[in-house]
Amino acid sequence: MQTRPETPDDGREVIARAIGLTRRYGDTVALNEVDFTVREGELIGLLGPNGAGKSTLLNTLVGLRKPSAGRVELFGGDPAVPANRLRLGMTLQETGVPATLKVAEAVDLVAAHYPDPENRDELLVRLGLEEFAKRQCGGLSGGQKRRLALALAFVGKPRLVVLDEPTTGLDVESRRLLWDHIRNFHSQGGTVLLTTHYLEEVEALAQRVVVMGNGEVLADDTVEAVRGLAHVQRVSMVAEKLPELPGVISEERIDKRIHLMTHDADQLIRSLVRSDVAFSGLEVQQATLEEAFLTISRS
Ligand SMILES: Nc1ncnc2c1ncn2[C@@H]1O[C@H](COP(=O)(O)OP(=O)(O)OP(=O)(O)O)[C@@H](O)[C@H]1O
Repeated sequence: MQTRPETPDDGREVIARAIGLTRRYGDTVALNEVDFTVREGELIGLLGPNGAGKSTLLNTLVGLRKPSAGRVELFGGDPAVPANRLRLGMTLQETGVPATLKVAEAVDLVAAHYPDPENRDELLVRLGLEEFAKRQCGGLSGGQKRRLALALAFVGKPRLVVLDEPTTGLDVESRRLLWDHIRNFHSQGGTVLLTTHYLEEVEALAQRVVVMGNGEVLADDTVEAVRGLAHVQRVSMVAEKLPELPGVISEERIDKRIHLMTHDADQLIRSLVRSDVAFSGLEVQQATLEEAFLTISRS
């Protein structure tokens, strides 16, 4: 697999960087010697199955977690120092805004920490929250809470926004609204690092995609190249034993069925037929994105 672990040094400022970053939780190695650089103006999508290490990478880059080994830099300094986080906006997977605070108050509270915040009312309009300005945060729906989380990430006019699954659980309309907001921020020079489980989201937004698995960077490439990697098919059949077949990424037996993962089911089936092996009940399915990345991370 092609990996290009570092963005070429094209003179753009390094906004965030992980160097040989390892993070353990007890016996679990969540990140294993990860090298990763974010340069000014990039819009990067982090993809990978559950537990791949995406959130841990984000949380360590922004100073919420400490490295077990290696180091991280944010705006050239230590992210644990609050001054280095002033130009950062972020949403976590869970946003803990006090339930009794009104939406406008929550935005004002966060805005007060920044020297030149966004205009609150304009921001609420852009995120479709204007009609909820006076509503208590605890009374927002799940989707409205995600939009508020985005408003809080952008209110300080950050140079870098770090978004952990910003649109999970949102309906199509809300998702598109958020995409527009992120694109707009990026077109004005903002830098974005986001995690997602949706290839569609990465296709809609990102230029560069970093695929993680088992705490490592598996691929770091263009959206186009990663779309090719994610095109994995499952070919399954009932058979006693199969010969070596070309293009098999992984093989698994569940009861009587053998499941083969491949990037090219047609070629695999032609080879299977030519091999003269006895099989029955042939099925071909497109793997989900999660299955595709799990397969790649295991292979
Ligand atoms: N606070 C913690 N304590 C113990 N283990 C943790 C903790 N946080 C994460 N882990 C473990 O570290 C590994 C990486 O988790 P992480 O949340 O970074 O993955 P992820 O790619 O963001 O997953 P998801 O897509 O499910 O959010 C997992 O094995 C997870 O169980």
